[in-house]
Amino acid sequence: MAEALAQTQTTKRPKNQLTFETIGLQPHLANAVRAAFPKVKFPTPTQTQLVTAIGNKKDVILQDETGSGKTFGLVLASLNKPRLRYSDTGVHSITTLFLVPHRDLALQIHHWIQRITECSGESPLPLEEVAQVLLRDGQTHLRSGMELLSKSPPHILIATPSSLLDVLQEQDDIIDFSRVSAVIVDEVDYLIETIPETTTKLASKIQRRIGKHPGPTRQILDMIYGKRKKFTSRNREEFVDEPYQTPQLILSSATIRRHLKEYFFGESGILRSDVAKVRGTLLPLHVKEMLLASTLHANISHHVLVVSDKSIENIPRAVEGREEADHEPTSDANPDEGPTTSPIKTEAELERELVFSMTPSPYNQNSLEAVAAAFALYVPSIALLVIPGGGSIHRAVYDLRALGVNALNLDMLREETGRLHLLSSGAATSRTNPTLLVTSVAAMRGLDLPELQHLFILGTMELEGKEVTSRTLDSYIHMAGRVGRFGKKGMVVSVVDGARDDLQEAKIMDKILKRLGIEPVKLKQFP
Ligand SMILES: Nc1ncnc2c1ncn2[C@@H]1O[C@H](COP(=O)(O)OP(=O)(O)OP(=O)(O)O)[C@@H](O)[C@H]1O
Repeated sequence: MAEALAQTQTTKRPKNQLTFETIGLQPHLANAVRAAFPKVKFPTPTQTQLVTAIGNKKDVILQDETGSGKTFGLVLASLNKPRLRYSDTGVHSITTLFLVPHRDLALQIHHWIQRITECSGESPLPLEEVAQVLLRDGQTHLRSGMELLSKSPPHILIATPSSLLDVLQEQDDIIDFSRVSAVIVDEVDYLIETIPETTTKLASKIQRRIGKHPGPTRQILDMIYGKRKKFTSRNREEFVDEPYQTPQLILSSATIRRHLKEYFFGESGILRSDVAKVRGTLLPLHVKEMLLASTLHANISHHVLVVSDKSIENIPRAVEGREEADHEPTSDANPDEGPTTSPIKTEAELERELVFSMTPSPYNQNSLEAVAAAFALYVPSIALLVIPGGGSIHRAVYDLRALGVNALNLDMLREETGRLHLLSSGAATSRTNPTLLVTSVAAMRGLDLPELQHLFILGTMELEGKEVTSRTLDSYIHMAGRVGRFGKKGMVVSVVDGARDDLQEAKIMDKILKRLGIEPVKLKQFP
């Protein structure tokens, strides 16, 4: 797929290469995409299949490796849909509802649409008519968000499931779902809780939890598609074939497991068997774990540092090999420079820092020191650190800055800590004072940082007890998938606590890599 992406970026049109126009994008949209994203010249094979399948109005399951252009393809296919309006009033209705797991991915998609809109001819539509974002944001989404949505329903509404649920609970008819053309659920395996293949005890515990408290995405899909399962196979055919009666459902992720498909086809009755399956060149839809490793790019090297009070060492199983990412030492780097001054701090931030200065950190300081050391040795400009679920990102940033690392909380709302790094291709990074962006497992899903080559993972992530479940494996795949995109080299360094027997982090990490068929490589700078 990396080659496929690389090929789509060459200026000359390769023989038999399809164009955005030939796969069905409206010419003005294809032109706007090329103008907004000069590197995007031709559709990838997955995007070719996807745009066609969405044009056929069938439900779609989209599965391809991380960084293969799935989300981008979904944006193009959504913009390509005819804008719907009510025939009686002439008022526009929402054409596509785009559900994503977190705020930063919603903002990234919105920004892509903004760039395409701005390049759409001489008098582009106002952005709010093309796309709006609904985020849980104090009361704002219930006031101004709802007002804008009612006044001017956008072509594409991007929302996190919980923000949409809030709004629907406030006004249940704010969106007429019988008029919506498509519902996209991006990172669907993250948004829909399912029961992983695990011990019966754990499975029934999860089953009970889901039964009692279905997550927001399940609730929304039930609201929109609940009717589908009430119909017999005969009348259901008729029902879903009525145009826009129930929206076309599009599910996307790099990792879609069997139990998720069982939920959609069996338990919920939402999907029909004639769903279009769009998949990358590499993957069959029923993947086994070892095959899942093929969703990880070959140009990524994986490393594990085991930390104790006395040492930072490579995991014993590590083999001699190549450390993949580019990390040539920077001639102008100044190791003594330390963190740059943060952007001007708000009162709340200052107060938080005061609290931190007076309270013990929940983080293992040896692990953070190991991250700081590997960061200083290997990272020329920018890296991402993922903190296990539930940990405070602010506190990790505070601790790392105290260790002299230029750490910042990844935040798409703020130019200097998110937007520039996420959306630029190198312009924002400094080689004199490298930046470590810090985020959580939940907030990194689907994010695209074009220049990122170095990823750190602190600990062993969301674990259900001490078991390595399919969810844990998928988490690792998605995290590692932030690097090695576009055929670039990538390096993933997991830092685990080797001192606490109760945690057994090194063993768990070893299990994860074994089940994914990954051989950890020694970091040469460590014993
Ligand atoms: N046809 C194309 N040609 C060149 N670059 C592309 C093309 N399509 C998408 N890209 C670029 O590829 C990058 C990854 O895209 P995107 O985030 O959509 O991938 P993804 O498959 O959704 O990844 P993930 O599984 O991690 O969410 C983006 O920076 C996007 O601009």
